[in-house]
Amino acid sequence: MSTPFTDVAAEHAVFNTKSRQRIQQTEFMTSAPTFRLCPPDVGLEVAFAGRSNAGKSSAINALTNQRQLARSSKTPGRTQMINFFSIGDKHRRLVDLPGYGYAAVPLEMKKEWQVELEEYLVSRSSLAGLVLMTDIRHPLKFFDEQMLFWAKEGELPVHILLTKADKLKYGASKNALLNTRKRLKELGLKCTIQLFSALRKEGLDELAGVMGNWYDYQLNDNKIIESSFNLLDDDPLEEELLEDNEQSDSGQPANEQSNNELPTDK
Ligand SMILES: Nc1nc2c(ncn2[C@@H]2O[C@H](COP(=O)(O)OP(=O)(O)OP(=O)(O)O)[C@@H](O)[C@H]2O)c(=O)[nH]1
Ligand SMILES: [Mg+2]
Repeated sequence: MSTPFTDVAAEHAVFNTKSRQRIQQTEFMTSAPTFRLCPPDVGLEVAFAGRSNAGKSSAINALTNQRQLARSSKTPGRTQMINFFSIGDKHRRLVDLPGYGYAAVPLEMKKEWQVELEEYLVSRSSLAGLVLMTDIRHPLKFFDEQMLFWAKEGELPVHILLTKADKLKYGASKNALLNTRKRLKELGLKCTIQLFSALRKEGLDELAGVMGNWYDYQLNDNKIIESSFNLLDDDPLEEELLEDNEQSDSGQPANEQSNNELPTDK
């Protein structure tokens, strides 16, 4: 008997679109001034991080197809609180982290925030992945790289968005993508990376697909979450993808000695 032909690219596209539709159900949940006051460490969350003005809030608005869900602003440092959003139900969350590298924030506050951020990335059990946003015109600044090493220490998968891709011509944006990949290789970091433009709404399905996989991967790892949160519906494609995930290994980077020095971002 012949094996039925499966179009993997088409399956991925369907999965990505479905993930995006689900993410469009995102609602604001709560704000917290520090990680100590954030919601209980249960369920799953994906954090959006990046320098001030990198385009985090705009990316969340574009992804969720809601104009004012996360407040975006021309003034850097706009997002000062940690903002939690729920996707469908409160056990699947999206987190908009305050931007780092904002010059007007006093040094002491910056240091405190960095300690908290490291603690969050390394210890938060419900954190399923980190979306790191970096402006395509000057990607991977010092503190971005520090974030990547903390994520590696916490064995956290990372997806990088080269934001504001509309600011560069096609060739230049492809070059930026290649150069950033090269830099990640030099640093020994395994991250996925894509071009992104909130303005042109480019890269949304790809991002939603990555996030969908993270949530589902963790669901696989954690049967209790799967059954108690009832996140799986009767979608054969989704179940098939979940089975695939079960069979593959984690693909996460190995632990490495952390750099405990507190950086000051440039
Ligand atoms: N051209 C262009 N501008 C963008 C894009 N995304 C965001 N911006 C602009 O960049 C500025 C900062 O965007 P935000 O989304 O507020 O950035 P943020 O990372 O949330 O900033 P903080 O909250 O300060 O950390 C705003 O003026 C946005 O309009 C994009 O895809 N293309
Ligand atoms: Mg913001």
